[in-house]
Amino acid sequence: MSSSNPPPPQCSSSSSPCLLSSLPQQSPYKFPTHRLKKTQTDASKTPLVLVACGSFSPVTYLHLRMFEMAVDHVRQNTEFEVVGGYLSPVSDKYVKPGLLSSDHRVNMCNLATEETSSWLMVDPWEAFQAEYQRTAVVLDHFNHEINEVFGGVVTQDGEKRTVRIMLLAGSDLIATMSEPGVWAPEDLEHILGRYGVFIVERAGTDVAAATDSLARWRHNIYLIPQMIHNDVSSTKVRLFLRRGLSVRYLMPACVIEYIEEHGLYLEEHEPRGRPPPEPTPPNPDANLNLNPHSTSIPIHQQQQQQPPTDRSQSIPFEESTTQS
Ligand SMILES: Nc1ncnc2c1ncn2[C@@H]1O[C@H](COP(=O)(O)OP(=O)(O)OP(=O)(O)O)[C@@H](O)[C@H]1O
Ligand SMILES: NC(=O)c1ccc[n+]([C@@H]2O[C@H](COP(=O)(O)O)[C@@H](O)[C@H]2O)c1
Repeated sequence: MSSSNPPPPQCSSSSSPCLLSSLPQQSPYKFPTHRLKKTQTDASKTPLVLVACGSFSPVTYLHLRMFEMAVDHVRQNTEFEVVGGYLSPVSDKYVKPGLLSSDHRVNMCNLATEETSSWLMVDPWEAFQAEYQRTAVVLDHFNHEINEVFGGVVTQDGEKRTVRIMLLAGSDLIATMSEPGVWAPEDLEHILGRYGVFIVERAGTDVAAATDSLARWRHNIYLIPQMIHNDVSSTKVRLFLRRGLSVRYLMPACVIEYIEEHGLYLEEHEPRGRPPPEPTPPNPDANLNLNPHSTSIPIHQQQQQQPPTDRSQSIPFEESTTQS
């Protein structure tokens, strides 16, 4: 593994101390487990770790909110118990406009999680790989670290349990799973068949359309409605920063201070590295319409299957709050 030495996170705020001393060290690499629950609270449930893969350039409150939405959804609608949550920033080899160096992205994610959360962690493994790592490989890495190295979790009676690893993603990312050439068919089988995904609804993406071609993995797909619609994105934050506009309350203050201190995002960045996945042959099933209104797609969220055209009306607040 290639692991560069990131500059230590800097945060000069006197009003909001940034817990710099408690930030996990990034080099040499050690899988972070300091907030991973070792003992399950409810033995009748399946222990679950949520993993969000992304650019996080920069990390915003919406990235962090995804996890909170997921935990609520898991508690109210599933038989899982969340025992940990990880952000996994993509490596510098991923070609995407505005992708800042992994050093800075990992530092910002660490500041955000350590400052604002009691359970989220940042795993820098993917970020510091010399080559781009596909999401299927990243999930395997988490499974290895949590179940083989860490040893899974135990119940209060001392019984050892294997932790289920699942991807946490916005519906825009899941929509790309139906685009030819973006995801290898065997990777989709691995990610959705073996692991599974929690999908957070995102404005601008038709969730039903995004999951149509994924119906065969419906038992492993959970849809999470956004009850308070909020479309903060890293792209918009970068645009605001370039224009000298305030980004306060869109992301943790500590991350804003880090950006200001390092003079980040003042210019538009060209994509770095090379394209992420090698183009793969289109998934032969990707464009099959497997009955868009099937009752078989996520049993857990069937009422979210047919969003009206107007996204702001797609999940009436009252209906959403009574979903469980
Ligand atoms: N507002 C949001 N609602 C739901 N999901 C989101 C939101 N913002 C980000 N995500 C999800 O977070 C994950 C990481 O996303 P990423 O780092 O690419 O952020 P982004 O804001 O989409 O970035 P960019 O604007 O640079 O494309 C993805 O699964 C993405 O779908
Ligand atoms: N084939 C793949 O494994 C594949 C394809 C597209 C995106 N991704 C991942 O999705 C995440 C978010 O990507 P975007 O920022 O491009 O939406 C990244 O972590 C990226 O690695 C993986």
